[in-house]
Amino acid sequence: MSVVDHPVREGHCAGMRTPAALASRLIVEDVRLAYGDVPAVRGVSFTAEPGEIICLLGHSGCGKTTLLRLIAGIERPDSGRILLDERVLAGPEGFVPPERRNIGLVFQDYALFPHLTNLENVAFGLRRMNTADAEVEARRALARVGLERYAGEYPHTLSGGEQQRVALARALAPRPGILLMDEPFSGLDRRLRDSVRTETLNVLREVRATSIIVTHDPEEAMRLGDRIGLMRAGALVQIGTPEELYRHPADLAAARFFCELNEVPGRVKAGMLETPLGRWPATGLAEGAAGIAAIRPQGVGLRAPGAGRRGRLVAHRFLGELDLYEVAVDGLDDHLVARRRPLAGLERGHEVGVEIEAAEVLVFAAETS
Ligand SMILES: Nc1ncnc2c1ncn2[C@@H]1O[C@H](COP(=O)(O)OP(=O)(O)OP(=O)(O)O)[C@@H](O)[C@H]1O
Repeated sequence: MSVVDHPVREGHCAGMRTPAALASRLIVEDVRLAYGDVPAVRGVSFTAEPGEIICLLGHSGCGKTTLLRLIAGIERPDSGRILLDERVLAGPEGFVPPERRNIGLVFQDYALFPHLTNLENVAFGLRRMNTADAEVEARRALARVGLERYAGEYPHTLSGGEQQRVALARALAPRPGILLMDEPFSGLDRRLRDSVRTETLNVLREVRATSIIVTHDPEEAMRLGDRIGLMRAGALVQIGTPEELYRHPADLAAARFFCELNEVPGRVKAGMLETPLGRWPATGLAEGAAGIAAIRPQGVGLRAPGAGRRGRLVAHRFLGELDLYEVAVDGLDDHLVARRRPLAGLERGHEVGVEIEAAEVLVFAAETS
């Protein structure tokens, strides 16, 4: 779909002082789509509130892009409904084509027209307005992303980050009710990515655009999203604030997404998961069930020998702020990984005491497959 084919909302006026997106509420209700035998999206439901930024996060092939395409109208759902405010975009009642959805799109490769100037690229989405008004509005959109001075230049003369901002200006210029971004920063090198991401977030906050951003990078999702929708195998496994997903992940796989974990097997006895490292509340697990204590590396405390469990340092890697330590612990098959501030005098082969901080332990049922 062309990013630039969006109509300008009724009542839009070039003389308005603060051009901004008209934030809409997006409602996705039990949406399903299969490509032949492949169920790409399997009954996804969520609501994005006006002005909210939701990141769809998941591994490659989990259905993030397909969900975005369904919202954009590039795909039709097999069942379920998609609404923007009270308007049904897709469902048994009918189907609104992409160009009539009042949705802005930003792609990974920006999709700018090379033969048009940056201003013309942004104005292209405003071609239902008269030329003079469209130019005023496009300049305003470029100014919003800090690139007005490059209005007359061509996209190839800009850096990747600047091109991304032109694409953002183009998507926002028609004041879409909702902005969809598919891996918008993945084409940028790491150094540039951080700054472009921050600038983009500032723009989205400023215009208060309801935004759905697809990413496979958990850190990016945590930095950007008011809420994160974690997807797996076409389903929305969990949706919540970054803190909710980090502190209360729905299952072990969700926990693994946000943090490297030490996984220590155990068994439930009297409501506690008993492991060689200690016992922790096993809420929701049946008596006698197999469980996993997922221990975050920053929760593995290294003490003087004699404290806690007996361990021996087998590896140490300097990482700057927090170093990585690998410890062999009596009674455990796998080494424990600890992330701690550098500990003076601690060397490979030394004995240590290992103490686990209860706040950094999550207990899950053992995976059956
Ligand atoms: N046009 C298509 N025809 C057939 N199968 C498709 C098509 N598009 C996607 N799929 C399949 O649907 C599933 C979901 O794909 P989708 O691209 O939505 O995942 P994704 O999470 O966005 O992955 P990525 O991060 O790699 O883009 C995958 O199994 C994929 O192979």
